[in-house]
Amino acid sequence: MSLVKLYDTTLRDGTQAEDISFLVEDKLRIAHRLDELGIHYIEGGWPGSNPKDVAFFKDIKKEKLSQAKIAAFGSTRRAKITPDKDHNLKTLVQAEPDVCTIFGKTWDFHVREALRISLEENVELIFDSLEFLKSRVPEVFYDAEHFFDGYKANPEYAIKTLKAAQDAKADCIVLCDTNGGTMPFELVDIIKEVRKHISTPLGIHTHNDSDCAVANSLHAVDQGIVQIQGTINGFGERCGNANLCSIIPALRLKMQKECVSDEQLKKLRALSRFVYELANISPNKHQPYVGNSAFAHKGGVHVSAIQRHPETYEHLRPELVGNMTRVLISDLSGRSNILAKAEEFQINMDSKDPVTLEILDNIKEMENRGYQFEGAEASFELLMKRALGTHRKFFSIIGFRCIDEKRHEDQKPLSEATVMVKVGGKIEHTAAEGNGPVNALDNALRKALEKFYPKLKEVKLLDYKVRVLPAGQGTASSIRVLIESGDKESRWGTVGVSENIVDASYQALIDSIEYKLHKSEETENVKK
Ligand SMILES: CC(=O)SCCNC(=O)CCNC(=O)[C@H](O)C(C)(C)COP(=O)(O)OP(=O)(O)OC[C@H]1O[C@@H](n2cnc3c(N)ncnc32)[C@H](O)[C@@H]1OP(=O)(O)O
Ligand SMILES: CC(=O)C(=O)O
Repeated sequence: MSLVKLYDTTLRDGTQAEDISFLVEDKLRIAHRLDELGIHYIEGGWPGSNPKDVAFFKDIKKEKLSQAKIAAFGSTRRAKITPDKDHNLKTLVQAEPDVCTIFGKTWDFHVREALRISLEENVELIFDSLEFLKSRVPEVFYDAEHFFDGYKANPEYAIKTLKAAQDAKADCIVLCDTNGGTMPFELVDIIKEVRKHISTPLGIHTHNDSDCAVANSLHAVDQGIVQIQGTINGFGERCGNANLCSIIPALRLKMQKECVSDEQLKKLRALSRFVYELANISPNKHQPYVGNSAFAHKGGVHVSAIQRHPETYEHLRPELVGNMTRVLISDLSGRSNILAKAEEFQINMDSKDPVTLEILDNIKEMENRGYQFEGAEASFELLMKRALGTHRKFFSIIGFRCIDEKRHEDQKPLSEATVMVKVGGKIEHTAAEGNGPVNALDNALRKALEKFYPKLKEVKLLDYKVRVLPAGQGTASSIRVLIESGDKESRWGTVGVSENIVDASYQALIDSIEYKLHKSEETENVKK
């Protein structure tokens, strides 16, 4: 197995993405997780850019990493000054990183239009910036910005800039598809040409503007490139960078390249989610390899086949990247989906049992009315329990009322709910306020029930989604409400559908409460 070095730039190029910003503390935590995954180089930021990045390089020195090297990023020196007078180069050295990576211009158009200097001067500043760093930092990489566009416009000049980096003894020359417009077939031909002139080890840094960043990176490896730059979840400027969450498993499992160990690869999904969490962005459920849907099977034909052999509809075993197979329930389900779900919920069910068909018919009819169980597995589990007669009724609702009132144009509306519940022989009548009718109803229901079931205090409403279903007309349309709830141990989704938004919310809230009570009872029974 040949070795490909992984260079992560989530903490630098990743933060150039719209909506993404990390605190120094976040960056340190992410650096530790990247190190645990086996990333070889972690680009921590641009110390010449802002105080936060300066602080990162100061603080990371106090941390103990097991193997990753820390890289600081910057540009070649400004024109008309010597490297030792250049603020950016000086701050790079002062950051005392293991590696410095600087970018320079390859494309004659950029030299003329962005730097506004002569082509010759650009070659000089590439050479002497790298030469300056080489004698002061253990390792120096050169990011040849816009390399592929530059090569297409003026191949001779583009190669000349790389030769300047080679002459200055850069340890790796990284070919960048900065604007992300290069096609895989162009990239392969260009790398073959570069190899005729450059003997320094090559790296690749691609952007995803044509949706080819991962493909381009993998083709580059096929052409003998030894370093891949990318980010976790593909975060990065504009459409993002090459996604390391796709590149790493492809290198390891499909191209037999040495990069991370099998054990480290199993941490991939957890790392992807950790970075989403710190970036405060909802994970992309359809993300290859690590997304919730990456190994989620919906069509009955697929579910039936994967139960016979998972490889029928899975390109690799999800456990290898820390993910898992999921079976979804919908109107595209067959008996296999229901049986797979029953097994997941540890419910005994027989494929020949008429109740299986009854549940299937019930789901299809409910989905036709607007229910959706893919994101509401707790409601589905309760539905199965009801059909099988194992559902326990912990309480009944005698009635509820919600009042929404706005007393003056300038005042916030007031919401209040009253509920009457019956638990055992006892009737409880409570009222509560909320910042809207659903919140008031949730508060009133809990207030009434927590007295009998204190475990409900642990439940938090984590997400609330409303969808107007297309079949209706205007405000008379049906509404689907999906609620995500959670406690210390888990999260669960429930659903309600009605023409009335409060009623739809009420159904989803009741399922959420019932689900929690069932789970608590099951846990208690196991302990006994
Ligand atoms: C391809 C990439 O992703 S490169 C990384 C891009 N990332 C960032 O820009 C984020 C961090 N950047 C910053 O904090 C700021 O832009 C700084 C501190 C680097 C520079 O700020 P300022 O001095 O105010 O310059 P400003 O941002 O307006 O313009 C960029 C300057 O860099 C110069 N520059 C651009 N590329 C290079 C290069 N390879 N070598 C030398 N100078 C360069 C430009 O010519 C321009 O300088 P000028 O206005 O004197 O001609
Ligand atoms: C260096 C870099 O980030 C780029 O060329 O995209």
